[in-house]
Amino acid sequence: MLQDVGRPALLGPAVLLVGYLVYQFLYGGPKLPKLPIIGARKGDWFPLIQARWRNLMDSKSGVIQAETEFKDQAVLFPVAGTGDIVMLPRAETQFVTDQPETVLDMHAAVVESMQFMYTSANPELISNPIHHKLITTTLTNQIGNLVPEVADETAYCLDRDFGSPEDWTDVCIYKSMLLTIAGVTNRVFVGKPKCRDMHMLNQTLEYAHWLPIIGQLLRNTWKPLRPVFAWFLTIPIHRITRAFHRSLLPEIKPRLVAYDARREDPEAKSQLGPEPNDFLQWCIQQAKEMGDPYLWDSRTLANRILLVNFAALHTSSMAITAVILELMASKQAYIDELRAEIEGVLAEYGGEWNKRGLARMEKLDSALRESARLNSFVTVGLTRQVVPRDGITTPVSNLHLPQGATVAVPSYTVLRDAELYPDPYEFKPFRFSAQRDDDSVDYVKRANKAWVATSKEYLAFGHGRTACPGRFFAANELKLILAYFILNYDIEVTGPGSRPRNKWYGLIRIPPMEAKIRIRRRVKA
Ligand code: HEM
Repeated sequence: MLQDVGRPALLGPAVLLVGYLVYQFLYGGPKLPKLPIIGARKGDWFPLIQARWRNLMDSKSGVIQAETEFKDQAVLFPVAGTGDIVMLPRAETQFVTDQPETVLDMHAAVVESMQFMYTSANPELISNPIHHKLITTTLTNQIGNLVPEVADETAYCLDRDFGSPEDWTDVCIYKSMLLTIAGVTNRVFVGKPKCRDMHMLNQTLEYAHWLPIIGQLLRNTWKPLRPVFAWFLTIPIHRITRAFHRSLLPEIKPRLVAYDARREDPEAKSQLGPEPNDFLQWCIQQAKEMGDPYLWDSRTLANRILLVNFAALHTSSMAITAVILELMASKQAYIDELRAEIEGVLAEYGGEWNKRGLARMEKLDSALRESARLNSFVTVGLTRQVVPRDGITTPVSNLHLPQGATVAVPSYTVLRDAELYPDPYEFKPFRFSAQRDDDSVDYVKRANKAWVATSKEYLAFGHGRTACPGRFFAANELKLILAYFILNYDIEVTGPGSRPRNKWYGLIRIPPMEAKIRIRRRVKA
């Protein structure tokens, strides 16, 4: 018997098990306080491990249980592949929002969730995401100037994908919207004609598809083994990153030459014409102004464009798909009312799309906000990592959380709270525009009903200083796309109850990607 212990078949697993136990004891993540475990059942052996898998398979029940059984209490919400999240009660949402990044760090939680330390070809861009600054400043400031180009690309993409079917035709709405969003967004990111290079657009979509999957696989891998597994798991990501660089290089190279020529020789300015006004050009300018050659290396520039695409594509495609599915399953009268608003405002501006006109389309804005209320991918919000060495103590539940712990707050259940949103399960597209029209209410309160306005009761874009920096751009872009779609196409309305259900993947909720709707080209009077 004893001599058997030395046999490699037994010794190997035994060494691994001891190694695992020692590692878990020494570095096995932050020691979390004792809290009710969502997904655990009475009498469970290893309740945490069982709860992790139960919650992965059915996180919707967990999200609801956390707020029904344990209302106003902090709970532990373990999900395999996502981690053991301390879900704070609603009463602490404002506390989480108010903490600076040096106390509760959102970016660190995103890096951990996507395993960017392995999945990104340029980890420097992840630790110092200077492109975020360009989103909050230049992109947001340029929204008005970019409207004509976004409108032009919207018409191009939708007409290309849907054509002019005279009879009712089935379309897979998510697939079509992904391509449209990729095209329109890249008109702003890399300009024309590159934004019409389908090969390049598919690379951005592939990247956005694989990154979360590989991040999830790595998170499910035992930490000490991750560098080894990452080596082959990230092969598809690195392949796409290299291919994307090759696609964009013919655009980047001449821009770099022209940029220097313009600065070195004022004469060249008039010969070269105006500089492009897009994200790639802003990245080049920012890199040159910072004087760091690494930042204007073509690989770095291409990777920055890939990273903003990752942030923009799926989020926006899911939002536009969701609202179209909601309209399909509602009433024709809603679509007619939206059409009347769009046509009325457009007529006032001589048929020209512009930022002021879009801002006046409050019913359109309201429909998008209402759809995001019902369909947001954010089911638990404000996910952040505790930064201080000594941890933090929360003000209401008086909980001490160690460094490295992940916290979040409820969102799915808040967005369905009847006290905040009467008839919470009903899609009422004009819920928010009606509130904005109410003159008896203070102006600021009314403005807070615009889609981009975040609050502790509306976390679809996050909230506070780290709320989604791309939301102003996204809202304008999606309003334009939805307006063009409603003006030019009829949707076959199938009525309440006919909307195909969203799906949960862990804590992320997404619209049914295979859902089809029936459309036809509208015959205008
Ligand atoms: C409807 C579309 C979109 C939705 C629903 C959305 C939602 C979100 C949410 C919920 C967050 C996390 C905020 C928090 O926890 O406080 C976020 C972060 C972010 N979003 Fe968006 N977003 C959208 C579009 C965009 C677009 C178009 C861009 C880029 C142009 C963008 C760029 C970002 C960036 C850079 C972050 C921060 C990520 C980090 O720090 O690592 N988003 N977004």
